[in-house]
Order: sequence, then C-alpha cells, then structure tokens
Amino acid sequence: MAQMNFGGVTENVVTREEFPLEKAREVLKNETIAVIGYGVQGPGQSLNLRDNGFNVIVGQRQGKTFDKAVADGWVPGETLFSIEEACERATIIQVLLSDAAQIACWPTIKKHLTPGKALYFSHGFAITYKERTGIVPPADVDVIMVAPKGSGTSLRTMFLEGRGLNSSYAIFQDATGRAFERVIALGIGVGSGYLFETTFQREVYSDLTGERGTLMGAIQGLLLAQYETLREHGHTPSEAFNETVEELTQSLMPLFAAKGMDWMYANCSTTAQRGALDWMTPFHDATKPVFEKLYQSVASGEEAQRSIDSNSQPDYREKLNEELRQLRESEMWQTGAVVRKLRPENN
Ligand SMILES: NC(=O)C1=CN([C@@H]2O[C@H](COP(=O)(O)OP(=O)(O)OC[C@H]3O[C@@H](n4cnc5c(N)ncnc54)[C@H](O)[C@@H]3O)[C@@H](O)[C@H]2O)C=CC1
Ligand SMILES: CC(=O)[C@](C)(O)C(=O)O
Ligand SMILES: [Mg+2]
Ligand SMILES: [Mg+2]
Repeated sequence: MAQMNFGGVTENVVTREEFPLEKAREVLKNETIAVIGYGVQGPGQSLNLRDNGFNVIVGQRQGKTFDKAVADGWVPGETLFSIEEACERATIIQVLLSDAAQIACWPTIKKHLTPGKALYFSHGFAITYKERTGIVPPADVDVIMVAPKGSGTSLRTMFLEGRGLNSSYAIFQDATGRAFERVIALGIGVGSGYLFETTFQREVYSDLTGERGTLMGAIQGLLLAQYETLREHGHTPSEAFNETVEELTQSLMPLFAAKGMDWMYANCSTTAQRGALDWMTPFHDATKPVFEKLYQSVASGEEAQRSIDSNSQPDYREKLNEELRQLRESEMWQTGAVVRKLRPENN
C-alpha cells in the first residue's frame, strides 16, 4: 500500500503496479465469486471479473435482466443461477442489488453466510443505515466493500479500452484475517484503476452527497438556471444550449479533466478568465448553504429513508421513467438532442 500526498494530506492508495492481476488471481484462486444482481454494476463487475480470469457466477431473479445475463454469455445452471443458489455456491457474495432490493433479499443472502465467507458491497448504504435496512451480518464472515466511483457502464467500457475507473475500498469486518487481500484482489479483479481507502460510512455519505450534488442533481439545477436566464432574455434555444451545455462538455470539461481548472482558464480569453475569477466566488457562496443542507440530510439518514421508501414501491420504475421522460422532453434537452445530431462525428 502506497502513502500518497493529496494536496498536503496523506492517504493510503493501492495501485495495479503493487497489486497486479496475477497476485489477485492467486489470492482468489480457491474462491467462487457470486455477483448477485445484474442491473448496472452487476454486468460491469461480473464481466470484468470473468475476462480477468476469476471463478465468477451470477445470481439473478427471472425476467428481463436474467435474459440479458444469458445474452452476455452466462449459462443457466452453469454460471447463472437464482439468487439463492448463487449465494449457496459462493464463497464471496457480491451484493449488487439495488440498495432497496438488498433489504428484500437479505433473509435469503443471510441464510447462506456460513463462517469464512465474504460479504461484499459496492456501497456503504446497507451497513451504515442498518437501523433502516435491517442488514446486520453475522460476526464470522468478512464484510468488505469496493465502490467504483462511476457508473457500472463506464467500469465496463473503460476496462475494454484498457483503462480503469478508480474505486474506494473498505473493511467493516475482518473475520478470517484475509479481508484485506480479498478486498484488494476483488477491487483489481473488477477493473479498478487504483483503490483508495475509506470506511463504509464515509463512502455512503460522500457518495450520496456527490450524486445529489455536483455529479447529478446540482449540475442539472445549475445548467437549467443559466439556460432559463438566457431564454428569458430572448436568446434562442440553440444559443442558450451551446453556451450552457455543449461548450462545457465538448470543449472545456475535457480541458480541466486533463490538466486542472487553471489550465482550462488559461486556454480561454483574458476576458473570460477575468470574469470567471470574479464570478466563481458569488456562485460558491450561493450554493455552499445548499450543500451543507444536503450533507445534513445525508448524515441524518433522511436521504437513505427517502430512497428506501420510494424504491420499495411496486410502481417506482414507472414513476421514475415518467420523471426521466419529463427531463428528456424539456426544451433544454430536446435542443440537446438536435445539437448532438449536428456534431460532425455523429453524421
Ligand atoms: N449504478 C451504478 O453504476 C453504481 C451503483 N453502485 C451501487 O451498486 C449496487 C447496485 O446498484 P445498481 O447496479 O445501480 O442496481 P440496479 O438498480 O441496477 O439493480 C440491480 C439488480 O437488482 C435486482 N432487483 C431489484 N429489485 C429486486 C428484488 N425485489 N428482488 C430481487 N432482485 C431485485 C434487479 O433485477 C437488478 O438486477 C448498489 O449498492 C449501488 O448503490 C455503486 C456505484 C455505482
Ligand atoms: C455512478 C455512481 O457512482 C453513483 C452516481 O453514485 C450511483 O449510480 O449511485
Ligand atoms: Mg458513486
Ligand atoms: Mg451512488
């Protein structure tokens, strides 16, 4: 494990150089890894494990996603089973069900957590909010986490491109003395580029804040506020969209992804630099209280409860699809659809 300096703060990081794939294979050579759930993370992690040469099976209930698993080459009765049968066969149970489904399936999973097995999550949710989820593992199993910091879809596509998404890892319970080597080997196996250390609680608090904040919730809120302002002052949809979203994702975001914010600023006009440096503070000050409110809502468990309650409804998928449809059919994103088609590479 390397100690690395992040802007003056030292943290533990594990890289592929110090924990190569061969070592991961050696650590897990006698294990059967069961990936339970085949939604977004399930395919990414199980296919990467399979391609990396691990002994992996999938447990999925019948339905559309079961059929998708078959289409991806998992063979019923050989590498694809019911959730119950996969848990029984596994020595490592990777729980990649939706956070709400983990509650419903917990009695089945728990039944097969015999001594020495490992229980693996990709989120700190189930364990941290145990008063709400009822998920309390027996003391004689390892409880570990690898949380890829991005969509399971990216985990897979980046793996196929020879890249690697970063993941955090944590050990909640080390019953066998092997929890560390198991969790790192799995992290490398699922295709992580590097692994940084956390706890279950810090992972879920930061993850829920991030996705509600800058990664997903805040970004849509901020982009829409500017788009609406431009439209209300008579700018056309294409102009408003291009100055709000298209330029950001196509030109400026790749610059600060590659070399930092000062590099992106340095590659814009002096007029833009002066204005951005002046206006970053009012935007910071206006949003900081909202982020604080969000963090409190995460830490109190309110966000977890809302997610459990809404995702446990029988019609949650229909309601969710309706909300996503409204987003897709909003003027801003309808404009986006036309703009995307105009990109020469899409013609
Ligand atoms: N979506 C992502 O890319 C990321 C997800 N995570 C975490 O990974 C875990 C899995 O998340 P996703 O892949 O998004 O899950 P998902 O929402 O895509 O669902 C996964 C599976 O749960 C199954 N399922 C749902 N309800 C069920 C029930 N009542 N009984 C049996 N099976 C049921 C579905 O068939 C599906 O195969 C979660 O803990 C999540 O927070 C972590 C990082 C990113
Ligand atoms: C993709 C990811 O890491 C998220 C946004 O936290 C999630 O899907 O839960
Ligand atoms: Mg996340
Ligand atoms: Mg998340």
